[in-house]
Amino acid sequence: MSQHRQPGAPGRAGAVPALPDLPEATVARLPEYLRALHNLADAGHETVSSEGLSAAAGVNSAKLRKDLSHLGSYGTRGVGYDVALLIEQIEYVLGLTQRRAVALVGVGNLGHALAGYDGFASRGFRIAALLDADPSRVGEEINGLVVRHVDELPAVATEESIAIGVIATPAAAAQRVADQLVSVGVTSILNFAPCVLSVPEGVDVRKVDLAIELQILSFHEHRKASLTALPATGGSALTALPGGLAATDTQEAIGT
Ligand SMILES: NC(=O)c1ccc[n+]([C@@H]2O[C@H](COP(=O)([O-])OP(=O)(O)OC[C@H]3O[C@@H](n4cnc5c(N)ncnc54)[C@H](O)[C@@H]3O)[C@@H](O)[C@H]2O)c1
Repeated sequence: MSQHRQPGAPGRAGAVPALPDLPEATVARLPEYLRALHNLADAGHETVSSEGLSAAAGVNSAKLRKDLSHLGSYGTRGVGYDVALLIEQIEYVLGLTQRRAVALVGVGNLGHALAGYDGFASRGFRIAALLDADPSRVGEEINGLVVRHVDELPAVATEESIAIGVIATPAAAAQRVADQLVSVGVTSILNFAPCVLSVPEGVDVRKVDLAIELQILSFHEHRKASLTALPATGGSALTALPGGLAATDTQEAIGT
């Protein structure tokens, strides 16, 4: 979830021509299409129908057609989309035609796993720096990169032209790290720490929290169980919810 986005805010001044201001949900689906398209290209497909691509990406085909129409891509009747061309268009819009340098701050359990993951390079990113505050971690080499002290961030940001900062520190340190990243000119942050960051306008923060994803799945498990437990007569059973809430049926109670 993007915590902060300034519509139309420029990134690095004057670097690219104006892009369409796409709906955030469309932007979130473009990487799914891109992954599916790369798989299709690897399997030797030169064209793909909207139905084929929607199945490969796991997205409803009407939504897919609408998303791609924002890019001016409509496919050819009876042929579908040109796979290579669509990859090019999506990569352009996502700004993946240049490999962006990423600084990872916090090289503990999670940081080690991220630093050792080879999948970023093939998706357009280069982990350019690993930083930590713990002197015992400084100097350690992971995947060919030496961990540097977080105080070296200003120098690292200049040397490596850091575009994106990834925070994998404990929550208590995350705001301070975000402030440090912002102070060296980083305007995109991926935050793994379970906390909300406060950042100035023009800085984009995205948060990854697996526990939240699990809690959402837990809700669906809970809901499925509650539906199974409904009496055979259905809908009119009073379902009591904690805190004195009640609804006339479970679907209404959970707002579906
Ligand atoms: N998003 C997710 O799904 C997910 C999953 C697992 C963990 N986490 C979160 O990721 C973070 C890291 O978890 P972990 O298990 O790797 O913790 P960890 O304690 O193993 O590693 C944290 C690292 O951050 C470093 N650090 C602390 N303060 C720092 C600072 N000011 N500047 C730079 N480095 C600093 C520590 O020295 C340590 O190396 C935690 O906030 C945790 O809750 C998120």
